[in-house]
Formats: sequence, structure tokens, C-alpha cells
Amino acid sequence: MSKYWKPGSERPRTVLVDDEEGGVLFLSSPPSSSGFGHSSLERQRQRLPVYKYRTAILYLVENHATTIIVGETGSGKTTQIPQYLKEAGWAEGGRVIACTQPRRLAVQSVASRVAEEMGVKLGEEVGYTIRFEDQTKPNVTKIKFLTDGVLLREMMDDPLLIKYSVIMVDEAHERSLSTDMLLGLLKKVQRRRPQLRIIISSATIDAKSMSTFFHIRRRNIGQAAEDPTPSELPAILSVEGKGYNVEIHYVEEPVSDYLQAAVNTVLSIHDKEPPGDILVFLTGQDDINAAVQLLTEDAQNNGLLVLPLFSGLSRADQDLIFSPTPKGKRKVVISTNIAETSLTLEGIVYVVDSGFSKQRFYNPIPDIENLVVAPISKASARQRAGRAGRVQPGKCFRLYTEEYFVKEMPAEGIPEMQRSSLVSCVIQLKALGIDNILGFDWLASPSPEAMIRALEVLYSLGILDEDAKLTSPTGFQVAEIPLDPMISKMILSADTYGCSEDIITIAAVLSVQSIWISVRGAQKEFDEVKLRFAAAEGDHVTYLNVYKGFIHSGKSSQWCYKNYINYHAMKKVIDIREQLSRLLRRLGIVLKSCERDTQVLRKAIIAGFFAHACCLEEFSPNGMYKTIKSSQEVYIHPSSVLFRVNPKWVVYHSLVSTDKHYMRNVIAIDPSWLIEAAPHFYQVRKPNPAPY
Ligand SMILES: Nc1ncnc2c1ncn2[C@@H]1O[C@H](COP(=O)(O)OP(=O)(O)OP(=O)(O)O)[C@@H](O)[C@H]1O
Repeated sequence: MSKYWKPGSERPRTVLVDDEEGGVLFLSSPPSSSGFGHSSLERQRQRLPVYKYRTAILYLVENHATTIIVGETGSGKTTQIPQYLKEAGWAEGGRVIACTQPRRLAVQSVASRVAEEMGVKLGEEVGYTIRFEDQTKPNVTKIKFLTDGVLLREMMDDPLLIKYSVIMVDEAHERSLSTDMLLGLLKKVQRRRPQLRIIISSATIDAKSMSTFFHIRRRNIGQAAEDPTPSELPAILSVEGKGYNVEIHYVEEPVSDYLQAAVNTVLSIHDKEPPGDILVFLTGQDDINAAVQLLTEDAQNNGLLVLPLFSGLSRADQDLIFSPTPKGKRKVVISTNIAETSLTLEGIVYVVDSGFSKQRFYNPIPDIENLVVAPISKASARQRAGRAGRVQPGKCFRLYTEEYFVKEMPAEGIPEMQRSSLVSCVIQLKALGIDNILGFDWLASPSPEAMIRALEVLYSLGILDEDAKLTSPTGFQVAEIPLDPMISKMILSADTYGCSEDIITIAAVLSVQSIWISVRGAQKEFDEVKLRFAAAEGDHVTYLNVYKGFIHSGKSSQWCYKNYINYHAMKKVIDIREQLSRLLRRLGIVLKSCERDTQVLRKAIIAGFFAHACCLEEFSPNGMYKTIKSSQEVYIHPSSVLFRVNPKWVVYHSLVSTDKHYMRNVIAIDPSWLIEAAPHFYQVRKPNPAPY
């Protein structure tokens, strides 16, 4: 007797072809609509291409440990499959169905759509978890959307992911660092827990290589006879059919300025095309703001409502993107690639694709990670086009030639694993007890240089010992904190310096995109206001001043508005700070304040960031610094309160690269503190012996 079919309802009525190679293709008759009501949402659900495959999907999931589902964008994979699984009983007996997404925005929006379709309150039967936000209820939530990073963290407490019956790894083609780690780990879990079902889904994935990867050869580990193990051969299902048609348009000649070309295309759509909102893909906050400004100059008179979309946008601004377009207006959403996958913005009919995105590239030799504007892959281009045609036919305007798309654009992007720092990845795997990281079952191997560099960084921070094992307690504690290991080390060191209360405020501010509101046309006023908070020691201490002011104002939105401070970001800071203080209490750390002893504060920051020390080049007219570690040329970012102040010695939080490498969030230091914090990393250079 199969274990999940509801009595009398949805057993497969067409016998499926289950080919022994693991390549499975079929069509089965859909279940009768009995049990479904006839509201318009239910009719919409039944119109989706994936609906025809409902029985097939359930059959495969029951009979195969892993099912790989490939289907066009908008065919209904993300929103429907978790519901089918729930309807078929996979969430009974306290079990949970998980669906992971690479991006937080997608997690939130898909969860609220599924809750709406099921007619339940978000956070109850359907919930979501992203870092620092948990909208689920134990023993109530049956379908849970979460980022792949959050699921990795959950593995630290529950290595076999016991509470989940099925884990659907959605948008697997994105090959984010967390997705790749998760896939390797899930394969391990499956060996130990054959009853766990995995679904891997995407519109553009190499199903065959994924299938080869997941073809596990299970060790014989006594299963109960009444609980037959599913086939070890992954099944592949191709969902044919798509939502609505999307007409693709290419430029005839390559464009030299994609930003201007995007703006011109929006204006031309507005001029010539029937009503419908527009989604534009640019690369980052700077070019998005520039495009918003260019379009807004015209917008007053021409009926455009222009909205930016990037990660770190406040909840209120985010809600504007999803809210219905006012009558007589045409909404233009200008976005980074965060809107590329899984999102449905209802009014969008037109997509403008610049062909570029900001991508992380890591060079392990100087240990520098850059965000670089780089061409996208065909897989991304298809995802972008797929944001049109979700609720009606659409058009996609690609700002590159068809020849370029066909002949030059790579089929897939480089996995993030192969172009980013592996520090966080190594620490997570170590915390999960995986010691031989190079021997881990990677979908694509990371570079040995990056791996060695990560081990070196973690060793220098005292997180790993000489045998590359997590140190106790520091290493284990750092692994518990869901932040970059350097920030986590800074937080833990603050305990020694007696300033953890202040440092968690700084850590919370560093975890949100920016607490300042970007001001167009009011730069002078903004600079003046910022000066009121500016601390001579640098940005981190300035943030403490802002936080104090905010608390003092009674957390007032008016106060924020007057001071060019992002109210929603500050609310997020309060929230993250609260979670960090709870976490520290759990680690047995008592919070203490150093009452603005800025020397002590900076020493705690250096304990995490000593490797980011730089010295101003003597006689440099333009404020050039060199990193101590690798003599890399860097400059203080104009957004820093130390811009043009140029103290001799500084430590930075992160680097951004445009025309130069810029340090963001900078503090002035005394070089002797570096030796105090990291004697194993720095040595005082002895003067050359005197010539005789
Ligand atoms: N918030 C929403 N509002 C209106 N319709 C929606 C919404 N979310 C989903 N839909 C409808 O459901 C369809 C399927 O969406 P779903 O995200 O499940 O597709 P998908 O196959 O996972 O696509 P993708 O690969 O692009 O994520 C959409 O094309 C749209 O018609």
C-alpha cells in the first residue's frame, strides 16, 4: 500500500513509464478536479502547465529518492509542486515540505502567493524563513520556503534534516555557493536517510549531469520491510508547455551604453506599446538610481511610475513593487538580478534585459573579492524573459544582438563556488563535521588556491587549529553566528574588551545594506547632516552615534526623515541586534558596554578585521592606500566619514571595485594595535642594520 495517496482520491490512473536508466518521461491523466473548489485562483492553478504532470510528479517522488524537474519559467514548479506534495500527504505526521530559493525576496513572495492560493495565513500552514526572519510555527507549518543558506544552518542542529519529508531545491541552475554546498550535503543525508525525497527544479538545468551526481549507491543500512526504499536512480521529468507567449526582440547593432539604451527602450515601449508594466534588468544600485533619475525627469508628465528594486530595499519600498499599479499609470521597475528567478510581478508585460549583472569574482592571491559588471548567461537571459508572460502574453527586449545571444553568450554562468571566497563555506562544512573539504562531493570543485586561502584566513582568526579543526570555543561559537566569520570574531572578541553591547550594534548596521538614504540633488544638505553624526575615529563609531540618536528620538520615523536616515533599515538594525543579543546570551556571553571608549571599540573591530589593515602612501596626492597584506592599491570610498580625512593607518570592512578598489566602512587605527591583536600575522619590521 503506497503511503501517501489519500484514500479514494489521487492514485495515478495512468501507469507511468519508468525507465531503468532513470530517464523517465510520461504523461498521466490529471486528477479529477473533485476536491478543488472553483474560485478563480484554483482555476488559475489548474491552467498551469505543471498541473498536467501532477500525478506523474507524485508518482516519481514516491518512487525515486531524487527527482529532477525541468520546466519553462512560469510553468508552476515553485508554487504548485509543494502544494501537490502536501495534498498527497507528505506533510502528515508533523513532517514538513521544504522548498529552497537562492534569494530572500523570492522566498517571501512565493510563500505569500502559496499561502494565498491555499487560503491560509502566511506564517502558519505556509511559512518562510530567511536570515533574521522566521515566519513559521512549529507543528503548524507544513510547507516552508527558505533560502538555501538557512537550510544549511539548520543542518547544524539537525544534520539529517529529520523534520523534512521532501526538500525541493528550486532554481538549482543558479549554482549559488549555498546551493552547491546543499546539494553535496543532501546527497550525504540521503545515504543515511533513504526516505528523504529530493526534488531539484529549474527551467534551465543540465538534468543529465545532475542525475549522474545524484545517482547514489546506498550502503545497506537495515530498512524496515514495510518501508521500502525508493529507487536510487534519479528520475528526470520534463514539464512541457509554458505559460503565456513571450516575444523576444534583439537590437540590430550592439549598444555602447546599456543604461541609456535601457532608458530609451522604456520610453519607446511607453510610446508605442499597449498598457502593461515594464521590468528592466540593470546591474547595481548605482546604475539603477541613474536610470530612475533619467526616467523620473520625464515621469511627472508622462504617466510613468518608476521604482528601483535591489536587495536591502526597505519593506515599504518592496511592497510598492508588488502593489497594483495606480490607474492611468505604467509602472517601471528597475532591478538587479534579484528579480530574475521565481518572482511574479503581476502587471509586468515587458522586460528590458541589459545583458549584464554584477557578479562576484574572487582572486585568492591578494584575497580580494570584487563585484564586477559582467555579461550574463543564456540561462539568466531565459529567466529574465520569463518574468514577462506570467499572467498574460509579454515581450522581452534584449539589449544585445541575436548573433551574440546564439554564438557568444555562455550557456550557463560560472558556479559561485568557483568565483568567491570560501571562508564561510569552509567554516560551515567544518561545523557539520566534514573535515576533508577537498574530498567533499562537490558538483564542481572549488579552486585549491581559494580553499587554501580560506583555511589560512580561518587559521589566522583562530577559528581553525593547526590540524584544520574548529577551535574550541572560538571556532564553534563563530560557526553558530550567521554572519561573516570576521564579524563573528569581532563580536566574540568584544566580550574580552567589555564592549559586546556596542559591537553588536555595529555588526547589525554592517548587516543591512545602508542606513543612509541616497539623496539625489541634495548632496550638500546630506553631507551637512551626516557631519552631525560623524566621529573622527570613522564609520563604525559614527553608526553608534546614529543608533543612539535613533533610540533617543523614541525610534521616530520623523527623526530619520529629517536626518536622511533610512527608517526601515534602522528598524532592521534593532531587529538584528535583538537576535544577536539572544544568540550571545545562548553562547553564555554577558553583554557589556564600554561607554564609548573608542579605543577599546576599535581594538575589538581589529580582532576580526586585522587582515584588512592599510597604510596611506606617503606623498600620495589622491589618498592612495596600500593593503599591508598584499600591497594592493585602495582608496577610501566617498561615502565614508573618513573620505578626504585620510588617516595614516586604517582598517576597512569591505572593498568595492569600480574604476578603483574602494574601502567601505573605515576606521582609523594605531598600528601597534595590529600587533597586539594578531602577533601571528604581523611583525614589526626591524630597521636595516647600519652599514659599516
Ligand atoms: N504573485 C502572483 N500573482 C499572480 N500570479 C502568480 C503569482 N505567483 C505565481 N503566479 C502565477 O503562477 C505561475 C507559476 O509561477 P511559479 O513561480 O510557480 O512558476 P515556476 O515554474 O516556478 O517559474 P520560475 O522558474 O520562473 O520560478 C506564474 O506564471 C503566474 O501565472
